[in-house]
Amino acid sequence: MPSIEDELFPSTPGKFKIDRSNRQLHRCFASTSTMFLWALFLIALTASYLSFQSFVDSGSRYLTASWGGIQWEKQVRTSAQIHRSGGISVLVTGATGFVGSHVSLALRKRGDGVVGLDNFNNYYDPSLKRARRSLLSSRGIFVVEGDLNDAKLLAKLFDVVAFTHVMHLAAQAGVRYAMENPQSYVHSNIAGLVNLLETCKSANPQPAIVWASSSSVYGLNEKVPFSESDRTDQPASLYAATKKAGEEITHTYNHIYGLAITGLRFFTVYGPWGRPDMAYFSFTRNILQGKPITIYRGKNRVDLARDFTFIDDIVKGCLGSLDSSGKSTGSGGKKRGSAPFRIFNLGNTSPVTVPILVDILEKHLKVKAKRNFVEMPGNGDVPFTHANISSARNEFGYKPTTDLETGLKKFVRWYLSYYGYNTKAKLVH
Ligand SMILES: O=C(O)[C@H]1O[C@H](OP(=O)(O)OP(=O)(O)OC[C@H]2O[C@@H](n3ccc(=O)[nH]c3=O)[C@H](O)[C@@H]2O)[C@H](O)[C@@H](O)[C@H]1O
Repeated sequence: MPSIEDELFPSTPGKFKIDRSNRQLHRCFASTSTMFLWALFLIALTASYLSFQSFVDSGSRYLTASWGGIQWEKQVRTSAQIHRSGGISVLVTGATGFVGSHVSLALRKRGDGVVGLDNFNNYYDPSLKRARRSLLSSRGIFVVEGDLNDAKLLAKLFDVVAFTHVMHLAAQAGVRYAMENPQSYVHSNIAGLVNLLETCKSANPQPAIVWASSSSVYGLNEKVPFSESDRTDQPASLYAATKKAGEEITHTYNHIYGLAITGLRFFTVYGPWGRPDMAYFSFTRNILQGKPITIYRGKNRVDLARDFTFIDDIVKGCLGSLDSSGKSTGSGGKKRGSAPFRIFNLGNTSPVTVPILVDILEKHLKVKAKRNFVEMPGNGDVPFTHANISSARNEFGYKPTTDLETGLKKFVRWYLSYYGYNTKAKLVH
C-alpha cells in the first residue's frame, strides 16, 4: 500500500516503483492533474493579490501624494509652455529656495517655460518657502511638491514635458549645519543628484543641466583669487565635500552619457528673500531684536572675509549659463558624442570682512549691533573667499554690478517690509 506521503507527493524521487499497475498509473495521473489545477489556482490567486496590491498602492499614492493625475499634468504642461521664440523649457529644482525662486521668476519674465520642484523641507522656516511659492504661482509658475529622490516623480515629469534644460538648485545648504545633520547632505547633494542625473540621462531628448556647486569647494586653498583650475581637494566641511563630489559625479554623467553639464560655484549669495540661516540674515534678525550677534574671527584675531555676491548678479550668471550650455548629445541612455562640461565661479570679486558687513547692516537698520567676537570654531568655516570670474565673463559675459552696500540696502528694505517692521525698526506684528 502506498503511504500517505506517496499519495501527496507521487513524484518524490525514489518513491516510484517501475512495475506499476494501471490503477496505480491512473491514480498517479489523477493526482498530477489535481496538483496542476491547484497550481493554476494558486498562480491566479497570487496574480490577483498582486494586482490588488498595486491598485491599493497607486490608489493610496494618488490619495496621499501631492503629484499625479490629469489636472496635475495639465498644470505641469501649462507652466512649461514657452512664450517667446527661441525660448527654453526649464525644470527648476529647489524652486522655492532663495536662488531657485529668483531664477524661476527671471526665466518666466523673459518668456521661458518653468516648472518648479521642491520638497519644502524644514531646514529653515518653510513658511518663507510657501510665500515664495505664492509669488511664483502669481506669475504662472507651478511648483511640484516632491523630493529629488523620488525617481517615479522625476520620470513622470519628463514624460509630461520634454524639458530642454534643468536648473538644479535643490540642495542641503549651509556649511556649519553639516556637523549636526550629515546624512541630509548625502541624501540631497549626493543621492538626490544621482537620481536626477539618472532621469536626465534616460530622457529623450536629454536636457542640458546647470547646477549649483559652491565656493566652499576651494576649502583650504590659499591662492587668491580662487580660479576654477585651483586645487579643490581640501574641503573643510562635509557640505563642501558633497559639492565637490557633485562635480566629479556630474563629470562621469557627461563622459558616459553625453549630458551637457555646467556647475556654478556660487560665492555667499545674499539678497531679498534670502536664507534665514545665513549670517547677514540672522544678524539682521538679532540686531532688530536687540540680541547679541556672534562674529567669528580667524587665527591671530584676523577678520573673516567673504566675496558676498548679490542675488541679481547670480541670476544673470544662471541665465547666461543656461543660454550658453550647449546641447546634450545622448538619448535614451546612449551617448552619441561629446557634450560640454563646464565649471564657473560666480562671485563678486571684492571680498568684504564680516565686521564691515555688520557696519553696513547697522547703517541701514539704524540700530547698533551688540557684537560678540569669538574665535572661529573648527566647524567647517574657511577664513576667506575671493572669486576670479574671468572664465564666466569670457564665456557668457558675466559681470556683477552690485556692491555689498547697495545689495544690503535692498535686502534690509525687503526684510523690514516682509517681517512687518515700520521705519523705526519695531516689530508691528
Ligand atoms: O559660498 C558658498 O558656497 C557658501 O556660502 C554660504 O556660506 P558662508 O560663506 O559660510 O555664509 P554665512 O553662513 O552667511 O557666513 C558668512 C560669514 O559670516 C561668518 N559668521 C557666520 C555665522 C555667525 O554666527 N557668525 C559669523 O561670523 C562666517 O564665519 C562667514 O565668514 C552659504 O551659507 C553656503 O550654503 C554656501 O553656499
